[in-house]
Formats: sequence, structure tokens, C-alpha cells
Amino acid sequence: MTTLFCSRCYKPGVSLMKCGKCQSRLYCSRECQRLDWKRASHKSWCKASGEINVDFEIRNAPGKGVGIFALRTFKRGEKIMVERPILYSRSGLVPVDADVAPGAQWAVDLLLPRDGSLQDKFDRNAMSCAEDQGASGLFITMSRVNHDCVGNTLHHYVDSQGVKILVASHEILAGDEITFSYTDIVRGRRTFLAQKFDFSCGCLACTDPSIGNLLLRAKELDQKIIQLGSSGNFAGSIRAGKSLLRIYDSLQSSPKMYLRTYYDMFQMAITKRSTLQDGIKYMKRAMQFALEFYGEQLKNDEIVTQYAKYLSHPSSHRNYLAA
Ligand SMILES: C[S@@+](CC[C@H](N)C(=O)[O-])C[C@H]1O[C@@H](n2cnc3c(N)ncnc32)[C@H](O)[C@@H]1O
Repeated sequence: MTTLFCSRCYKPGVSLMKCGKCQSRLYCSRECQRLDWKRASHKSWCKASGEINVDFEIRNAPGKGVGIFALRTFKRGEKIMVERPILYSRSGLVPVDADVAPGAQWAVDLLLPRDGSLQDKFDRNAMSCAEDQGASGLFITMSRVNHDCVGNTLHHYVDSQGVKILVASHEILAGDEITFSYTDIVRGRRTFLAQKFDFSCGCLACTDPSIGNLLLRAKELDQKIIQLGSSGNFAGSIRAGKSLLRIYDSLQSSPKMYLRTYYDMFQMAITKRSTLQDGIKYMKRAMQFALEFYGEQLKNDEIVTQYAKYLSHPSSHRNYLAA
């Protein structure tokens, strides 16, 4: 799919105009450009995020259908793409912007399963939005990202802007496939992927036992921090946290993972006067990683909201595999 299309309404075309500022984002009309600038928040992300066919492309990924591949290096923490969903699940499938869905039909037709109904395509491709309410949305470009049990990106939804942001969790080189983990299940994930997504995963974590074992160990340590802390063994809990941080270092994990573990360690350390200072240190580290992950394009209050949401919602941050 090397078709060029309007970044807002997905209408394909050959003579599309470019955003005057970033010279990367394409539009079919001034009206789409105006709406994208305001409503779809390009204003916040212009020059701060990658764009299709400039920074990444959709191309054939052998054995997987198509996938997304980097056209340049992305540093850890860099924003690869920012996208608004076209459909949202809220008592049925509802268009997010009424005028967009018809123009995007050609792109929806290309989604897997190829001959499936809209609902089938939604079920296979939709991604979480507003995780605390369990809602999900269909993203035309981001849904072409294939699974990898470790993955080199993470995604998060910014409620206030109605957009999903894909962030590099590892350094990505030109030519690398861009991936994320479709599940946070560690044990039994291969069965889950086969049943829900109809493929057998051949990634490094599935074929190299040392990486698979590190993921299992990370999950155990993550649980141990809370278990040991709840039984009053705060020193053991902090030790588990430190071991987990070492695993993150070896896997070059995302800032989001560090954020979570430093926050857990903060909670344990402040329960005793003797480790109070350590607790403050852990909290500062957690905030540094939150800033690194959520990025300076979000306003301070938006980062704090995202951060609080992330910490307060268990299922949204238990993605050990995205480490
Ligand atoms: C959300 S779509 C990803 C884009 C898809 N490859 C396409 O061509 O549109 C999910 C589907 O892609 C394929 N897929 C994703 N990751 C894969 C992987 N690691 N190995 C094999 N197939 C994969 C599976 O068919 C899966 O159901």
C-alpha cells in the first residue's frame, strides 16, 4: 500500500498538498488541513512526530501480511506517529468524524481479515482508547503494526486530544520493522495470539529461551514487589524492584516500565522513616521517566493526568512484554 492519501480524511490522491510547516503531512484540501490542525491536534505534533512515507512506510512483511517499517532512525522516546481513530466502539461502531469514514473505506477494505465484515476487521485491528472505560478504536495506519512479544514501541491514547501516539521504546534503525506486543500475557500468550489474531509468533522472545525466561522473571519480580511489601518485607520488596530494573536495563525497556517500577518502589520505601529519602528519590525517577515517555508536546497537566491514569489502572500498565 504505497498509495498517498489525505492525513485527515484518507482520500487517496496524487496531487495532495503538504503542511506548510513540517512539509511532511499530506492533505487533499485546505479544509482537511484546517480541521487536522485543530481537531486532530496536528498543531501539537507538527514536526514532533513522524509521518507516513517520510519517516515510516507500510510494506510487505513476509509471513505477516503488511507491516510498518522505519525509513530513518528513531531514538527511544521519539514519537513515530500520532493518529485519530476513524471508528469508535461505543454501543456499536460509531464514526469518530462523520465525514471521514466514507473516504477511508478503501483503506478499511485492505485491513485483515481481507474478506471479513467491518466488525471482523474491527475485532482484529482495533486498539484501546480511554483504557479506563474499556473503549477501543480503529486506526487506519497504526493497525498495520505487527506483533512482537518484546516490541520496539508502545502506544498510548491522549483523551484530551482524541489521538493515539506510538512511541519508540527502543532505538529503531532505518529498515527495522516497527512492532509492539498485542498482549501483556506472558504464560499462554502464544495460544492467545493464535486464537485471537490467527498467527503463530516467531519473534525472538518465542524462539530464544533466554529472552522468554527474562520476560517470565520480570513478571515474577513485578508481582514480588507488591507481595513482599504487603507482608511487611519492604527490604525484600525493594530488592525485587532493583533486580527488575536490571532486567529492564538488559532489555532496553521503555521508560513506561521504569516509571511503574520506580513508583512501586516509592510506595514501599515511604512506609519506613529510614527509607523515606530513598522513596523520594524513586518518585523523582518515576516522574523523569513519565516526562520521557509522555513527552514535552503534552502540557504539564496532561502528563500528570496520563501518569495518574496509568498508575491507577492495573490493566493499562501491566505490559511486561512491551519491556
Ligand atoms: C492488526 S493486524 C497487523 C497488520 C497486518 N499484518 C496487515 O497485513 O494488515 C494483525 C494481523 O497481522 C498478522 N500478524 C501480526 N503480527 C504478526 C506476527 N508477528 N507474525 C505473523 N503474523 C502477524 C496476523 O494475521 C494478525 O491477525
